[in-house]
Amino acid sequence: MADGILKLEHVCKAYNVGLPTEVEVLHDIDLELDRGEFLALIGPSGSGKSTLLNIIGLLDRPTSGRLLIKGRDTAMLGDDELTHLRGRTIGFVFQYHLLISAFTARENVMMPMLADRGFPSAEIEARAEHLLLQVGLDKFGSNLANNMSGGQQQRVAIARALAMRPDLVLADEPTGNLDTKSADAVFDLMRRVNRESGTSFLLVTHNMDLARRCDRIIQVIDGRIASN
Ligand SMILES: Nc1ncnc2c1ncn2[C@@H]1O[C@H](COP(=O)(O)OP(=O)(O)OP(=O)(O)O)[C@@H](O)[C@H]1O
Repeated sequence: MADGILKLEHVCKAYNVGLPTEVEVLHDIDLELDRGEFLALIGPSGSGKSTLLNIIGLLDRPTSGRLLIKGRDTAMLGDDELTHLRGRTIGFVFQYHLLISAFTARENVMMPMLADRGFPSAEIEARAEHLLLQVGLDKFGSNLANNMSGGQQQRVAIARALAMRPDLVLADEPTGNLDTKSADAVFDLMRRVNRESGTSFLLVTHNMDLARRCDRIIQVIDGRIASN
């Protein structure tokens, strides 16, 4: 596992929903992701994909089992250390882009760098411009996010996700809200970034055409990995 970004061992997740016993929604998940891999995560609604993504994204902790990021057991880390590791290792793209609508594209891309005290402030704007160029939006840096198309906004969200040079991008239905042509273009962009920079991607999608274009497909059914 020399090149492993991510390793889950026997991960379970239970929610306390006010019942006498907790409800387990993820059961005994084993999963590994290598550097540079582009993985599709598919499965019916309610099967546990978002729960799994939240755990991998260090937004939630497993109830039991181990999660290793670049060989480090995350159970040993406190909340501040997890936040730091998340900021430096993982980028997020969601179905609803969650850009700040009143900010320009450039400002949105700058946000993660401004939020990280360790990032050299003199480099922030130039890096934002470089990222906008990478996603084909170099002419749109001064546009308000609000005034951009859904596909353009997702490109901005991808540029923002790449700002801190993450090892892994977690993309939860990033094309779910787009027409076929824009969805293809956003997928192609992620694929290109993956190939050019070696960033690993984990893509949650209901779109089987896109899933088939990934390196590997993992199916989650009823909180278990059905095929690997
Ligand atoms: N915070 C929570 N508290 C209690 N139960 C939850 C919570 N979050 C999710 N669940 C339950 O866990 C199960 C898995 O949900 P999850 O959102 O991970 O599925 P999903 O595969 O991402 O679904 P979708 O494709 O519809 O987004 C569902 O039964 C859901 O109701």
